[in-house]
Amino acid sequence: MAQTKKIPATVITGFLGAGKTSTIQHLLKTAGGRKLALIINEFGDLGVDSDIVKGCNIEGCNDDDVLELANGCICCTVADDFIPTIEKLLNRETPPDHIIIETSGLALPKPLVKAFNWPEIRTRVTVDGVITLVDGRAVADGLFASNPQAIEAQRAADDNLDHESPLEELFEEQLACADMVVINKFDLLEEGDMDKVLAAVHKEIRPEVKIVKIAHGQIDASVLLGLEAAAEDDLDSRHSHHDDGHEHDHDDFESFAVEFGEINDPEALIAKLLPIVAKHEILRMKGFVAVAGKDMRLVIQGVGSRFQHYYDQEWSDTATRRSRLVVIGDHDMDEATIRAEITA
Ligand SMILES: Nc1nc2c(ncn2[C@@H]2O[C@H](COP(=O)(O)OP(=O)(O)OP(=O)(O)O)[C@@H](O)[C@H]2O)c(=O)[nH]1
Repeated sequence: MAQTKKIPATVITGFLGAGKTSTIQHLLKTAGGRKLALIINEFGDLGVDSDIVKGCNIEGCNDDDVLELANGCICCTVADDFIPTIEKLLNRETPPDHIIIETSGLALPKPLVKAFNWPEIRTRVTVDGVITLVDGRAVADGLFASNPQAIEAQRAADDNLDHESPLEELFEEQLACADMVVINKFDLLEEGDMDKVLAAVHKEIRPEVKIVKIAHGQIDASVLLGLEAAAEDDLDSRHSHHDDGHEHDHDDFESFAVEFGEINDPEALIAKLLPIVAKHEILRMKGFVAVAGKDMRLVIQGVGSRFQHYYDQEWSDTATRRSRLVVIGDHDMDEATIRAEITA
C-alpha cells in the first residue's frame, strides 16, 4: 500500500529571549504559499508569544493556525498536551503543509523529538529539523559559561556533571539536539564576540551541523524548512544528560505575572524595571501594557537588561485592556518584593 507523505514539523528551540518568536514571524512572511500551523509553548500560563504572533496580520496566518500549549513545558507534558494537539492538526479537513513548534526557552528538545515516535503520530508526521536559536549577545557575555572554579571543585569531588548550572545544561542540550544552529542578535555583537560565540557553540553541536548568523530573526523559510532530517530516527546521535531517564527539573526556574493599571510614560516604566531586573537577576520580562490616552497596547520585551517596547495593535476590547507583565527567573526570586517594586 502506498504510504502518504508525512507532514514535516520543524522544532524551534533556544533559550529565553533568543529570538524564537521573531524568527517565526519572519518565517510566516516568507512561507511562500505554504500553509503553516504553529504550536507555541511558553513557560507558565503566559500566552504572550502566541498573542504577538496572532497580532502579526500576515496574510495566510489565521488565528486558528496558532495553537498554544500553556500547561507547562512541552518536554514534560508530551502525552497530555502535545500528542493530542498535533493529532488535532493532522485530523483537520485541510491539514497544514508544515508544522512549526516553538518550544519554551526552558525546554529540552530531545523528549519532544522522541514523541514523534509515538505510534499515534509516527506514520503521519516527521521532524524536518531542530533549529536551535542562540542569543549571540548572551553567549558572548558568558551567561551559559561554566564557572571554572566551581567545575574544578566538582570534578575533584566526583565526575558527575549533573551539578552543572541549569542555564549551562539547557544551552548544551538545546545545541546537542540541533540540525541547524542560528546565531541571532548579530547586531549586538562587537569585534571578537563572534569568535567566542562560535567556540562555545562548536563545543556542543554535532560536527555536521551548519551554523547561520542573523539579526532580528531574519532568516527565510527556504533556509529553515525542508531539511528532511527525520530527527526522530536519529535520536542516538543527539546527546542528552537525561538519556538515563533522569527527570528534567523545571523547579530551577519560576514565572509569575504582575498586573497593574494604566501607565503614563513608557520610558519611565522601563527606567523603573531596569534596576529591578538587575537587582533580582531576572532572566526575562514580557507582556502588554495599557498606556493612558493610547488605543494600542504597548508590548514590553526584556531579555536580561535589554528592554524594547513598541505598540503592536489595538486592544481587542476594554475587558482585556490591562497591564500584565510576566517575570521569569531563578526559582528563589523574591516574588513579593519584585511585585511590590513593579507596582510601586
Ligand atoms: N537587538 C536585537 N534584538 C533582538 C533580536 N532578535 C530578537 N530581539 C529582541 O529580543 C526580544 C526577545 O525576542 P523573541 O523573538 O521574543 O525571543 P523568544 O526566544 O521568542 O523569547 P521567549 O519566547 O520568551 O523565550 C525581543 O525584544 C526582540 O525584539 C536581534 O537580532 N537583535
